[in-house]
Amino acid sequence: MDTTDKNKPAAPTADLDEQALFYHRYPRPGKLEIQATKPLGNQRDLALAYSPGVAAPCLAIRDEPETAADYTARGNLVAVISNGTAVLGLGNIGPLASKPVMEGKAVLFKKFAGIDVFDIEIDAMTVDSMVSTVSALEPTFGGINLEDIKAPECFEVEQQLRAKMNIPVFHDDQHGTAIIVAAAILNGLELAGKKIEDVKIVASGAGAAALACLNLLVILGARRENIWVHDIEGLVYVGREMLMDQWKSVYAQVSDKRTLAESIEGADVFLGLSAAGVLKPELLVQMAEKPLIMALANPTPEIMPELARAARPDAMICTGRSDFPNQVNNVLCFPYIFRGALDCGATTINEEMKMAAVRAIAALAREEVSEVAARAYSGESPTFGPNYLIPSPFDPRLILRIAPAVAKAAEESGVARRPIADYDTYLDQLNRFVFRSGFVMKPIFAAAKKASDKRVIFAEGEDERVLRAAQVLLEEGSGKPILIGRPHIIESRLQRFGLRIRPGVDFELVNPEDDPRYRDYVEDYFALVGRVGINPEAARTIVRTNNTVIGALAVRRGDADALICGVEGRFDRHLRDVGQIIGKKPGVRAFSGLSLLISQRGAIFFTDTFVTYNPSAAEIAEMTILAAQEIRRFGITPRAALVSHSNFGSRDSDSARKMREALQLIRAQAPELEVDGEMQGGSALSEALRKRAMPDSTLTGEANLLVFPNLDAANISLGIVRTMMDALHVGPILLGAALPAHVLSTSVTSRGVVNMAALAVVEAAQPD
Ligand SMILES: NC(=O)C1=CN([C@@H]2O[C@H](COP(=O)(O)OP(=O)(O)OC[C@H]3O[C@@H](n4cnc5c(N)ncnc54)[C@H](OP(=O)(O)O)[C@@H]3O)[C@@H](O)[C@H]2O)C=CC1
Ligand SMILES: CC(=O)C(=O)O
Ligand SMILES: [Mg+2]
Repeated sequence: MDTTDKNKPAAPTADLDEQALFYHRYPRPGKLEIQATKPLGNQRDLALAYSPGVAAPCLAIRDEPETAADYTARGNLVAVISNGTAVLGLGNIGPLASKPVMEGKAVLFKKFAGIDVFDIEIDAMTVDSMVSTVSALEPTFGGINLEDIKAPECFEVEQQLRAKMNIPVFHDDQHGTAIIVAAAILNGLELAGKKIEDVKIVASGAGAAALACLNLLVILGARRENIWVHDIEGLVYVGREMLMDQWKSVYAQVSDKRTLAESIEGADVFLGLSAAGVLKPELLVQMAEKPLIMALANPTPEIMPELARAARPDAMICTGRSDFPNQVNNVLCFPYIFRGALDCGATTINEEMKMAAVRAIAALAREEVSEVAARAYSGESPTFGPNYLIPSPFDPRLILRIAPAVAKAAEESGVARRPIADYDTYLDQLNRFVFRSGFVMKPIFAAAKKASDKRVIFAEGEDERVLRAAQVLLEEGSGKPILIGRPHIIESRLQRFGLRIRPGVDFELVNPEDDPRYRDYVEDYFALVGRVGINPEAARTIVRTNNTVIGALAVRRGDADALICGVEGRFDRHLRDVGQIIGKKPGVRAFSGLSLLISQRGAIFFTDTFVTYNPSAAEIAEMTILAAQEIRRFGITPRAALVSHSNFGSRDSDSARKMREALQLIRAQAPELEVDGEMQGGSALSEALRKRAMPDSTLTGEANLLVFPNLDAANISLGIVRTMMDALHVGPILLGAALPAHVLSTSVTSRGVVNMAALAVVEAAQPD
């Protein structure tokens, strides 16, 4: 049933609480739904999915329980379970009120690591009732993530479940938090030039999160005598009787101090996992030099960053929130720890796996920031330092580093039932999850690596996306970038974005204001355009100021092997320059643009999406054949549909006739190509629909190349499908140029630039 609210009011604009209520309520209540992964379209499907077919996997699992991972979703299914007794910092608000948080954790598991989750809120308040309820769920799940259960009960619950259950049981507030806190503290102390063995740590909170963090810090070298723990009663000290338990007492100090105000003097680290506003600014002056302030209570920290900064300008400050730098939150960890654990069939999440995660996160913060992470920081590119102790939760490299490290640690410590057979393949899979372009682009990158001496010249060498792409190309060995741009701008931007590559050392730089080849380039340019209205003086100015002209001349003269331009400026102007200087392949009538869309549903190519407004039948035939040649570079056999409003002669309009004529030309010129038309979009993608209209169609299966009758149809379809399918666009791939050259669109991402540069390298190495 569609529960979408049809009377949706306008979204509130100012107040965060109001916006959050609106977000949760519209367009339908909550944040989750369940989707079937198999078709259930006919009687046969019904017989397979349900009775009688379903008996077969049931009996297979009865005979061999391990096969549940093969026949059900269990291997990728985690339960997020809470009884609502310590929900964020909101306290004991009960299981029903905890549901939005648990749904939220489920969304994070799915989005960040592709893990399916049932959120389960249980009305079970004692240790025994929790343990018996949760342990009874073992047949359903591949792992259990306990959430927001208060201390000290959470310790008992987790301990007993770990002993009883044969799947990973992980209390996120304890261990997820401890892992990310440990990584941030290791990095913060390194920046402060301090050793963990020597530092004084003052903790506010003696609950699930705080005690687990302290336990892990002790394993990493912190000394118990240097740790001062406080809860609602004040300092945890030897002899205290109120609100004590065996887990807290481990940190009891022999002292007559009683409050945070008394014990904070000389502290190097404040670890807040308690409640809002507990740390008063005036206390900060007593802390040691370069203190690390971790105010991690959610949603409101122990001290707001601006107050802490005003009191201690030398402090490094972390919170659990996404609206400040240094978000220390277990979301950086739990999706990926479970990803690694599930993928190797781990029976538990042990200390070795947690340590592997700590090391992976800490090391990642010292690498350059990826483009996606930079976007998560509002467009800035922080480098490892006081405001960037740990990566952003949106950094796509988290899964690539943490999951394999955890799986390896599981294998080495003997708890992996299905060790990863090949880590390169595993990384490829994770990469595919992160960059959906990974799979389709794989043959291109493999071929580009074999042609790493090919030089790609980038017209917009000063652009951040190009600089990042150049670094990736060099790191992956997928080609040699040449950047056109002003040296001082490029140098300062490389530094600002924390990129390692250096001009002159790692890549060639062409300074348009001062290049020794300038005269030769002007001469060549004038020879090409002197008779199309450009006089010698204009030619001189253009060769100084138009980087696409410089890049295209470089390719023409053999100073570079391929050109990438169009990241900035108008498509048609870049194309004009490419046309005038590089020109078309002999025999080609017109340039055309091919676009690859990659979505969860697969890959599909569209042409002509960018160049010719109303191509003739001959031009359509030509672009289809050129597109098919290009598609073969991806290791894909092209299956082309000439699409139209008309289905196999059902209309007799000009454009339908044009597509029919194009089909005859293609059949004559490229008889090996699988193609048919003219047909409607539905027939192109559904063999069943097509066969109904044309039983002996020469196209089989689903078309992977859609050829459109004009630019309007192609470009509009591209935009709609791309947006509706949340698809990744690779392209436009310029077809018909005499030498490799591509004019990108201004919305391209840095990953998109990398994709197109790799393709250009392959075209340079294997001209057809
Ligand atoms: N950033 C992150 O990733 C995470 C943040 N957190 C945050 O940490 C906090 C605690 O969570 P969790 O450990 O799961 O909850 P618990 O209920 O297990 O522990 C809360 C602890 O805080 C203490 N406390 C409460 N109020 C005060 C106060 N005013 N002064 C001093 N101590 C106080 C409690 O003391 P007593 O027992 O005596 O009442 C208890 O020791 C929450 O705000 C939560 O949002 C938790 C997990 C992850
Ligand atoms: C982040 C989290 O798990 C908490 O605040 O409880
Ligand atoms: Mg929590």
